[in-house]
Amino acid sequence: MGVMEEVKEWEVVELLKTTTAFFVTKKVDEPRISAELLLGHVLGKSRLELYLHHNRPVYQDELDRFRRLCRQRIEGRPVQYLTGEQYFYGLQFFVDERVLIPRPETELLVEQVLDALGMTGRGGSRKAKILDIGTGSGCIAVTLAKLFPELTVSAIDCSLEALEVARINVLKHGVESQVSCIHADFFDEFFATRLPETSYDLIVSNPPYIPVCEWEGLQREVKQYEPKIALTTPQGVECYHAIAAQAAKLLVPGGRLCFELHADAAAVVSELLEANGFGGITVTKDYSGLDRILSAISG
Ligand SMILES: C[S@@+](CC[C@H](N)C(=O)[O-])C[C@H]1O[C@@H](n2cnc3c(N)ncnc32)[C@H](O)[C@@H]1O
Repeated sequence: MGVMEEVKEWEVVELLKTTTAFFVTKKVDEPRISAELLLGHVLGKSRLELYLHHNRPVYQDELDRFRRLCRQRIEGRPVQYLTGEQYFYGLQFFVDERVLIPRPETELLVEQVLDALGMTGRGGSRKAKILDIGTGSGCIAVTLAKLFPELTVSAIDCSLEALEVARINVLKHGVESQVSCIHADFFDEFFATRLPETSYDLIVSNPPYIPVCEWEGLQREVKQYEPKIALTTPQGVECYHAIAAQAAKLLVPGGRLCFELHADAAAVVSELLEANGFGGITVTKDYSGLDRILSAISG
């Protein structure tokens, strides 16, 4: 009689436990959450549902798909690119390697915008025209439009690939009547002519701000997988210079400019904004106590 190879039958929780332990040995960041998100993606379940169905068997085809994803995770591919999703301000966004993965700090930028427009708390609704410079996945533009149906947002990016993802998110959240995705480069002297509006009430931007000298020190998964154009410039401040000059021409008097900042850039950016006629500058710290969000008022 031939020897039959015994195939192990996995259940959800023991597979998560074993995978987490394996990820730890492979130095995967956030090993438990990675295992949960990947298995949840394969089984079509949320993290909570995985635990509610902790002894559900994992069938061979599911196991094969899960293992393929785990191998890519071990190579450093961010879990969000493997599952194709990231939550931002409570909304689910589609992401892939064409765009930066939205970060939690950027939610503070959205809060700053809401605050600037007097929309914190319930029931805010004001007609305002917003320009989102460097929209990437569209996370800021779509969130603002979704929160406030009277806002219109011009979402611009110089990356055609990023704009394809932004458009997917605009459609996913049904805000196509409010958000226009536009291909434009803020270093271009004709930038303003590419926009659908001649003036804006508020400009928001999370531009690339990591100086190249810090590139080597970034996490491997950021350097290898996220778009370099979304992250870095030679000195880290070039985009602030260009956007401040464009914003000074595009904002209505008393309009607001809200930036996400490199933690060391608050003083330099404040100075250059003052030089471009902005006032009322405030800097807000992030969850780690670092300077992160800057708001200024046009003169
Ligand atoms: C840090 S990412 C921000 C993406 C998204 N707004 C977010 O917060 O997750 C910066 C974005 O700016 C875009 N960008 C870089 N240089 C640009 C330029 N010169 N003109 C327009 N967009 C630019 C990049 O393609 C990228 O999508």
